[in-house]
Amino acid sequence: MLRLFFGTTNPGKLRELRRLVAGLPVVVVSPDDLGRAVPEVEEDGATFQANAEKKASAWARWSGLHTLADDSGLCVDALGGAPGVHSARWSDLGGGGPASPVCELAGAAEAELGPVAGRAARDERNNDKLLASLGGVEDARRGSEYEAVLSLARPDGGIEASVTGVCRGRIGHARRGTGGFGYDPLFVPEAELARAAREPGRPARTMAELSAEEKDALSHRGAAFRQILPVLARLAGARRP
Ligand SMILES: O=c1[nH]c(=O)c2ncn([C@@H]3O[C@H](COP(=O)(O)OP(=O)(O)OP(=O)(O)O)[C@@H](O)[C@H]3O)c2[nH]1
Ligand SMILES: [Mg+2]
Repeated sequence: MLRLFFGTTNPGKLRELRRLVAGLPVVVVSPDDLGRAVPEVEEDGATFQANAEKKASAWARWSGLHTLADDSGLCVDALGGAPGVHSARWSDLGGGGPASPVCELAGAAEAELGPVAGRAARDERNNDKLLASLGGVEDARRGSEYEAVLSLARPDGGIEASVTGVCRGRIGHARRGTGGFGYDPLFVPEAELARAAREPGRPARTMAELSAEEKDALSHRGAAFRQILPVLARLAGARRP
């Protein structure tokens, strides 16, 4: 049985990764299970992989366990790939530049609201900014891509593997659905657009309208996980039960 620390401050990611490892001889250990918040890791990498490997390595050394970390985000074609690695705090950023002093205030607001409500409020601000940034842009130019990099680090902090999953889709014009998290109410996966074209009368659904299992089958996180699954199975198989 492999004890796998999943380092994240994002409950939506933790929910999805717990689902994805079910059936593997893996015990997921979360920051709450350790009774300690993960130490803040400055995500200053230019790529999702750089950030995922930095988080995995830092949190593996801190926890003393094999550690999986995820860095992910939304890349919108018409915005030149933004928000990308800035997806989590996009609405706190001034005009796309480095975090402005305003974001400190936003951070303070988040502290006042507490982590869960603070994150939900930030996600809403991110979605407002996404709709405003794409105001007047027609469907044909609302293409986008979710990207997730999962990095697995050994307890000494060395990186065992990093994998990337992507999911193409289109940004909708209004929020729909309550599932998933973050940008999901605005992200319509290409697979849904293709199905709706075959089944007139059943409109394409957003990621937030899909069941958990449907999202896992389509999502960038599910695609990345299916690539790292053999590595986890090998490590788990090599352990005593
Ligand atoms: O609707 C969404 N469905 C998804 O499936 C998804 N995956 C990523 N994202 C967005 O990208 C940010 C990641 O930023 P991120 O990788 O830095 O994570 P985070 O800061 O939330 O937690 P941590 O893992 O770093 O502790 C998140 O906050 C979200 O806004 C998603 N949005
Ligand atoms: Mg983060």
